[in-house]
This record gives sequence, C-alpha cells and structure tokens, in this order.
Amino acid sequence: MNALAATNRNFKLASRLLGLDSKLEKSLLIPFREIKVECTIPKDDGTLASFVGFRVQHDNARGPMKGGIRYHPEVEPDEVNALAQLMTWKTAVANIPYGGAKGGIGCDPSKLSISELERLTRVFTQKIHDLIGIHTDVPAPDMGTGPQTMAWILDEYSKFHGYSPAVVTGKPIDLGGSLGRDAATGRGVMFATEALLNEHGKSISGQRFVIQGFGNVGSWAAKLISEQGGKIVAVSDITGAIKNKDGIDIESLLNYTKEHRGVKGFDGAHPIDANSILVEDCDILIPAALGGVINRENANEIKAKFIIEAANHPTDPDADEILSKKGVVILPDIYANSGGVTVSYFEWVQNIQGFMWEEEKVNDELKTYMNRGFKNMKEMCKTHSCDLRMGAFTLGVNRVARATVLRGWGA
Ligand SMILES: NC(=O)C1=CN([C@@H]2O[C@H](COP(=O)(O)OP(=O)(O)OC[C@H]3O[C@@H](n4cnc5c(N)ncnc54)[C@H](OP(=O)(O)O)[C@@H]3O)[C@@H](O)[C@H]2O)C=CC1
Ligand SMILES: O=C(O)CCC(=O)C(=O)O
Repeated sequence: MNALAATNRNFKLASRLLGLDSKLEKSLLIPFREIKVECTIPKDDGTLASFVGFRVQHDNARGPMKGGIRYHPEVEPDEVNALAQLMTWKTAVANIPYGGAKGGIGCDPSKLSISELERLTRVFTQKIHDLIGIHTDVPAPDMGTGPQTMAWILDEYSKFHGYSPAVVTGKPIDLGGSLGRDAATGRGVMFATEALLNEHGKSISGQRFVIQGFGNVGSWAAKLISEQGGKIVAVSDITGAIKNKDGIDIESLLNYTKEHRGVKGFDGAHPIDANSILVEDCDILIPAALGGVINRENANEIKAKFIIEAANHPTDPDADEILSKKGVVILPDIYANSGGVTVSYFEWVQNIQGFMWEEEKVNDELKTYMNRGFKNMKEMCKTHSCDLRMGAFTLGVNRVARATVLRGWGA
C-alpha cells in the first residue's frame, strides 16, 4: 500500500472511532494546497539539470502549516501528500499551534556539489516564496537537508520579504537557530522510549536496540539512548549495516562516520546484510530512515518486542496487523518523532520574541511536551479501546476537527 493510501486509511479509522461527520472527514482529508514547481539549475560543468520540487500544505486550522523539506531521489507527490497530512496530526498530538505541510525535491543530494545544492535550494525558494511565511507555512529540515539548506532558504526568502529568521526552523545557531534543535528528534525518541518502557515496568538501561538510519535522527537517538545505558547492537545507513552483540561504542562510531561516508568499515562491529537489519535479534527496533520499510514481507520475521517509529510512516498497515497479532508494541511516528517539530516550535517562538533560551530549558520543555503527549495518547487508547497508533491518530484528528468546526467554513 502506498504511503498516501496507508495514511488515509489510518485517518479514516480514527475518524470512525471519533464518529466524525462524513463531510468534515472529507474536508480534513483534502489538502489545503499542493504546489509543484520546476527547478532548473546550471550544474558546475555548465550543463543544465531540471528537478521537480513539491510543497504540500495540508491543513492550517490550528495555525501556520509546518513541516520539513526532503531531498531524496524517491520524493514523489503521493508520499509528500502523506507526509504533509502526518504533520497535521503530529503537531496536534504535540499540542503546538501549527497545521501540517511537507516539501521535497526529487534529487540525489549526494550527487550534487555544495554549490549545485545551493542553486537548487535558491531556485526552489524563488518558486515558493509567496506561499510560505512566518504565519502561513514554516519549512524545516528532513532527509537530505539540514541547517545549511535552511540558511539558504532564509537568505533567498529575505531578498523578497526582508530579513525573516522565523520563516524556517532548524537553522544554524548563528542565524537564530535554537540550541537543542539538532538533537531534538533523537532526544524526543529517547524520551518517548523511556515513557513507553516505564509503562511496561522497564527502563532503557540494558535493553538491546537496532537502529536503521544513522543520519540526524538515528545518530542522535543512538547517542542519547546509549548514554542512558541502552545497548545499540546493530545500525545501518545507505553504505551498509554493522553489528556487535556486546553493544557498539556510539561515540567511536560517530567519530568514524565524521571521517568516512558512513558506518561501513567501522572496526568496532562486523558487517551484516543491510536487508536483514530490521529482523536482527533485539528488544527494541528503531527505524530512522525511509518510509514503508516494515511491511508484509518482513513483519513476521521481526524479533523486537517494541518498535519506536523515529522515521515517518515506516510501518505499513499490513505489517501493523501482523505485528499486533505477534504482540509487538509500536510507538507511532506522529508521537515518537514529534520532538523535532516541538523544538522547531520553540525556535519559532524564540525568533518571534527575539530572545534565546538556554539549551537546558529547551530540553526540559521538550521532555514535558513528550510526557504530556504520551499521557494524552494513552487516554485516547483507553477512551476508544484502541492501540497506540489509533490513540495518536484520534488525539490529533480530534484536535484538528474541533479547531475546524470552531472556525467554521466562512460561507
Ligand atoms: N530531521 C528531523 O528533525 C525529523 C526527521 N524525521 C524522519 O526521520 C527519518 C530520518 O530523517 P533524518 O535523520 O533527518 O535524515 P538524514 O538525511 O539526516 O538521515 C537519513 C539516514 O537514513 C539513511 N538511509 C537512507 N536510505 C537508507 C536505506 N535504504 N537503508 C538504510 N539507511 C538509509 C541515510 O544514509 P546516508 O546518510 O548514508 O545516505 C542516513 O543515515 C525520516 O523518515 C524523516 O522524515 C521525523 C521527524 C523529524
Ligand atoms: O521541524 C519541523 O518543523 C518538521 C520536522 C518534520 O518534518 C517532521 O516532523 O517530520
């Protein structure tokens, strides 16, 4: 099932549990605006290269639309739509005053030079600058983008609208980025894992983790979980997968990946088949890369008892069903990875106030938001006798539905 069909299906299940009116359901499902733009740049060798960029603005009932921009060869309209919709429910689960959006460019950033990436980002920004803004739509990083990408968007946007640091989050600290944003999604994953394990009478210490993806989210989650005594027994990225059943030394691996392109070749672990990473023996599996990786092909082989969805929509509905029958507990993406957008919200607030918070305050506030989100999600599970995914979806959808009805349709 593709990402959009899977997301729509989860939304409709939640809508039925909430007893939403079918017309309201339809209005919540249709995106506010879908943008598709052509981005042509001169490459360093003088030839031209054309790319397609997308921004889907899903819903703004609760506030400005918010969500990352992804640079990846597999970026396509249905997936961007699904990711934008997930942002609407995610910001509502976190109870931050935003709606949802997502963007992306179909490109392989590893095959573009830094100056080509800059030109591509500036051309994309030129095409969408009238449709984003501090109180309309606030982009942030996602796969294949980072603080430098946000700095270029900010600079290009500011040429048209004046200097506006709050137009993007996940910026470099020197341009008004928030302390703690870089680590925030991984830190939120750690807090979410802690909350779930506590409920099961366990703690992170001594649990064996497998992590797919060692980029921003996966590497921070690995570092923070290992600092809490969790044992990271296997990790993977695009270069390959590695395993050490006694636990990988994450600080050494971080130093290694800074020098080399990825985890491949790290001598504190042995290489394993990258295709088997998700079915490796462990207590807790953290997918932190692409969507749809846990599906009907591999769900039966998964050994983990808990799955923490650091990536967006890593588990498709077929796998959800299989894993639920096996008794595997899944902490859903729209709660588990909400730490990133929560600290993006703190960054936006700091920019608007013109006041910078200490990192300790950012991390403490994040913990409060993650614990409150967990409690609210569990309350919905109890009210609707449902699993955690439906607990999160009913929580998010209900908040957006209430805001939509309160605002009315302006006929
Ligand atoms: N950044 C954020 O704040 C947030 C991100 N997310 C989600 O988390 C996930 C990861 O994002 P982020 O960490 O920012 O992205 P990054 O680009 O920083 O990292 C992605 C990681 O996934 C790896 N990867 C890519 N393809 C594969 C593959 N086929 N098998 C194994 N690993 C692979 C990459 O390897 P390599 O580097 O070698 O290419 C890299 O290690 C995405 O689903 C994103 O939507 C969710 C909430 C917030
Ligand atoms: O930080 C943000 O605004 C959005 C992060 C994001 O894209 C996500 O949560 O999937």
